[in-house]
Amino acid sequence: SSGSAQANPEQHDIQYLTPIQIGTPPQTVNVDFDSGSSDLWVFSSETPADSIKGQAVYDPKKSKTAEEVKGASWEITYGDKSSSSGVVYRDAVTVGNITVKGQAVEAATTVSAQFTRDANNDGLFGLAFSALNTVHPKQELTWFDHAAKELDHPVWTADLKYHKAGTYDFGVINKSKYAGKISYIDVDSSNGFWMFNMSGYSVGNSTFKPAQFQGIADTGTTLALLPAQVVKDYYKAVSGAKIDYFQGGYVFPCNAKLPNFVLGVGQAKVSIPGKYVNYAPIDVAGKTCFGGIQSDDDVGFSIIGDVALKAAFVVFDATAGKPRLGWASK
Ligand SMILES: CC[C@H](C)[C@H](NC(=O)[C@H](C)NC(=O)[C@@H](CCSC)NC[C@@H](N)Cc1ccccc1)C(=O)O
Repeated sequence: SSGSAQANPEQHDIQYLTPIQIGTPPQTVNVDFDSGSSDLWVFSSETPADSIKGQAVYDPKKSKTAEEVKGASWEITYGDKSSSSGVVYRDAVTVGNITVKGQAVEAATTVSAQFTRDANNDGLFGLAFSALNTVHPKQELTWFDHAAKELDHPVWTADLKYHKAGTYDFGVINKSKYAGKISYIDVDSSNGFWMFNMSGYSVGNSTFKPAQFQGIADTGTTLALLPAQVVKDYYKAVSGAKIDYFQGGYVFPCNAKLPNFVLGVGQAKVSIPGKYVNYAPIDVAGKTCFGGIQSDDDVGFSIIGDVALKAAFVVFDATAGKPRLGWASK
């Protein structure tokens, strides 16, 4: 089997939300497909009312196929210090036309303020490796790991787009969505992420600079967080760019000419158009803008988020024992 689902951008492409169906009869929620975590959690009928500001909730009591996973709980913290926790149900979860029965659906009983404020985001849909799943005492598998057994190929692809809807496909590599060849690079999944090595970068028309650094492909992170030196090189080419410590990163005049940025990934070159690096205005006047490329602030590795991913067609290939990432232009 194979299937496809929409990736709908929120304002400034801060995140992409995908409608999925949970339960019988189906309850539709819009969730953030996140290759940087491995929990499928949703706002629920068990989330305190004062923590809900417009989100759609999953109510297991209204699902004939929901079963509580007795004694199970979860709690998760993210790099931006946001967090959530709760209890666990098993239920049918459909993405595109692919249904997994008995998927662990993590119902939130607490969500941090960042999630409450994010009215359109009804939860997260983890697509990193199941080793990162936080359910205890018995860890659960991601939806993809359940679905992979039925998929024609154990792969999913991300075709995110600049300020418009893209798609996530499962079990199929759709040739109409990319141009040229897909270039694959090995993934080190030992810490649960889609982690890979970069080979260098170039800014604008400058010559390619070899540089070895690791990063994770994270569809749930908005920006491209790269080594401080690389970022410094980029903004040296942007007149008026400076670090705004209050905003927590590089800002520049919104009318600045932004050079393209090329990331070397194995044999591939991911070319990020300069306009993708103009993330959003920080002021209502729209004079000063916040950069879409920022420092990875000694996280210990880079986080290749949506600003970079939307410039490519990306294959998340979970072939047993040999996970890989495929990169193609589009
Ligand atoms: C501080 C917590 C660290 C980062 C670590 N947590 C993680 O690595 C979790 C699984 N992943 C994440 O925090 C990040 C990857 C960080 S690499 C250090 N990806 C998921 C994130 N973008 C999801 C999200 C989406 C929308 C709003 C907020 C958050 C841990 O639990 O130890």
